[in-house]
Amino acid sequence: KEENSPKLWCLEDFEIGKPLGKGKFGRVYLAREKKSKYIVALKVIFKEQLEKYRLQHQLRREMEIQNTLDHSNVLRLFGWFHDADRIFLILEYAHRGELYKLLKKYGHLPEKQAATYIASLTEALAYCHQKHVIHRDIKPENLLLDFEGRLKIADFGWSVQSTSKRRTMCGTLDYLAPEMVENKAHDYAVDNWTLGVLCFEFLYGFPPFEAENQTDTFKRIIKVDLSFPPTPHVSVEAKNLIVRLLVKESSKRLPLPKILEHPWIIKNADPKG
Ligand SMILES: COc1ccc(C(=O)Nc2ccccc2)cc1NC(=O)CCSCc1cnc2[nH]ccc2c1
Repeated sequence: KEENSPKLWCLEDFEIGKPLGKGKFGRVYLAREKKSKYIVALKVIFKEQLEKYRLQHQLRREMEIQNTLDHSNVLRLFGWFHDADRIFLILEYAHRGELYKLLKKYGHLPEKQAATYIASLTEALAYCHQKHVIHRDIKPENLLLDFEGRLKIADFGWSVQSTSKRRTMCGTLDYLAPEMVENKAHDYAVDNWTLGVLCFEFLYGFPPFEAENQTDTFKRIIKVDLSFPPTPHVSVEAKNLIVRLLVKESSKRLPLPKILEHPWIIKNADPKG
């Protein structure tokens, strides 16, 4: 075979391990490629599920997007293959699992840790934006940690090639920017808003517009009803960064490069990511 042709994988190339989680379209398993002994995550997607939700094109477009992304803070898609009724995605395995679980366990993160994750996220998003990819669905569940504790943006289930497409509302509104919950045209700046939400949640342990139900969350987001609980462990600089990201007017949100120059990031983020 020619050297640079992507290898055609098949299920027999892998030993399947424990389930890592289940998504809407199937499950994710720990797996090991037999020859190289390389550990991966194998995501199984049932074709009939895909057809039922008419997401074949979305998945295909996503595979194209994923193929062009190569950044240390973006979870890699190494390849994919299919059999009669399933599609298999060969994904990078993040050994330390979901950032979400770490947050639940510790309640909130120390400023240095939070700043390091925000800096990594900002770099990953700047990279995706220059590739014309808006993630739009960054929330702690979609953030994973590799064996060195480095952050990986993991789920691209809803990424689009920068067309402001309606997205079916699923799960929590907490991370959505006003223009998205108002269903207006949105652009890259939605990810800047989400960074502000995540920074708040890393430092306080809950998202800024949390409410009893979706309607109240919706109202709080639209109003940008932001208030900081009185606590000694969050610096003024951190609050300053959050306030400059959670801005209703999307063009006035702190741009990604400016986030990396913010005093709180400069002072607290670990450059090794
Ligand atoms: C680049 O990533 C992805 C790319 C594409 C898709 C996807 O499903 N696309 C889709 C599906 C159907 C219709 C349309 C689009 C999903 C992901 N990512 C994940 O599913 C997150 C877990 S990545 C696995 C993984 C790794 N490491 C871990 N450590 C602990 C748990 C764990 C879990």
